[in-house]
Amino acid sequence: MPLLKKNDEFWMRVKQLAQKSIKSAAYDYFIEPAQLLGIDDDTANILVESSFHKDYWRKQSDLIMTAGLEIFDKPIRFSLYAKDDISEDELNVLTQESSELIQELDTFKPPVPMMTGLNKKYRFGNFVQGPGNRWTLAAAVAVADKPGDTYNPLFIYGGAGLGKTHLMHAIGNEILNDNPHAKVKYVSSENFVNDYVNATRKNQMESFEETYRNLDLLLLDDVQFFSDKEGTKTEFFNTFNALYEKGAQIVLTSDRIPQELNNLEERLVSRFSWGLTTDITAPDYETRMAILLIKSEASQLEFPSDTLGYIAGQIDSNVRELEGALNRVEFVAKANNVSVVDIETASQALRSLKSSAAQTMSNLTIKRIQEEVAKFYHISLSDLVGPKRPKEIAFPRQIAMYLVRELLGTSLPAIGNAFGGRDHTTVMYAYKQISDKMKSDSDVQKDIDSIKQKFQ
Ligand SMILES: Nc1ncnc2c1ncn2[C@@H]1O[C@H](COP(=O)(O)OP(=O)(O)OP(=O)(O)O)[C@@H](O)[C@H]1O
Repeated sequence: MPLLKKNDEFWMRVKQLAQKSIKSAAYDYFIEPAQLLGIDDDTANILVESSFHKDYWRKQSDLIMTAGLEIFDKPIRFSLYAKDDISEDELNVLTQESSELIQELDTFKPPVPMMTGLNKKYRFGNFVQGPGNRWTLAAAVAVADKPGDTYNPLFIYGGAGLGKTHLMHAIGNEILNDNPHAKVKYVSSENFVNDYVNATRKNQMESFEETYRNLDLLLLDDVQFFSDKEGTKTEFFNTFNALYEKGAQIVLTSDRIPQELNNLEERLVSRFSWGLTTDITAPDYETRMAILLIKSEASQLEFPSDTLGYIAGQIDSNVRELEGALNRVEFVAKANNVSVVDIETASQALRSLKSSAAQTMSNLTIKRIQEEVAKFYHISLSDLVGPKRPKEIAFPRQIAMYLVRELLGTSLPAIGNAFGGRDHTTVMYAYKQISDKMKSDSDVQKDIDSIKQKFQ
């Protein structure tokens, strides 16, 4: 059997073994999204979602060993690479090495997969239903079942961290599951705009249109951040019409109802209401408990239900924050060598989170944050709050806005005022940009940590 097929067989076997031995929530979260980059010198190179996933995978050597012995008749070692700490160059080298290996050993070439932008970990199966999301979940499942038919477009709105993006990806994953040839693309509004701007700059509008107008499913996230430049708005309008007319499914998300999207033209906004507009609200206590139960199953620690109940009682409005609280508790428990996490440990972990925030808050002002950020990036305070927009200034400005929001909890309009009278949507955009970058770019995380240290 050619080696490529054996690699596939090996990877399938790893997953089969995992499915038997690991609970389904942990399987969906840790195992399913991982990718085998290739097998080089008896070592399987595996790409996982984050360093956190790496910790989990490290304990799965039995799976790799058993599958290696079964398929290759020899033990296979493994190296783990996390998406959040591997550079694009390293990934290219690893992928290239694997593809060189493939070319050497096998003439079969897999089709180049379309860049769907989907994250496989977001599925309907690991989305917890509750009163705040029941109807939206039902609509999303209906759309995935009959794309382009039932609700088109589907417009999902709601507050931060409530699962809008999760459901979007789940629709895409489900449709691809049913039809692997479906042309699916998930894109943030910002990236849609970037793609368009790059295409016009490089004279590649044909290929841009080819990509976007031939889709079967377009998932466009955070339309409130859509640029209000005429060219991009018109392009979006035309893309929307082209897709709608050919019966392709469109799903959009936003933090507000379509009628409040002042950045978009009315003719486009009115099209959004041709389909279904549906909201997600904050999860109730039972839903938060169920979410914590699923997420904690992926941990090696034991979380009794009264501990989960305690955490669910502390964070009530944002699932992302709920996950963050659970991670924090897990971190503190591990640091204290605790294996069964009791309420005392959880409250210690969350108390220190709150008290350090309170401590910081009592000494800190917006001005102080602005000064430290300006100093850190070697720019002047007046540039930081002024109108200039080059990247060397705009990026520190976004960092400063993020820190003010994060550390002082100042309202968006008040932050806008403190940064030269900017609109609250600019602040919201900056906050989102930096939160996203922190997940994907460890340099941004390091910058933030270094600046925060100045306040301690
Ligand atoms: N009902 C749920 N069940 C399981 N996980 C959930 C649920 N709701 C949210 N989450 C998780 O919470 C995190 C944040 O969700 P998501 O990114 O989808 O939020 P969002 O509404 O798109 O937020 P934003 O508007 O800030 O982008 C994700 O890890 C997601 O998996």
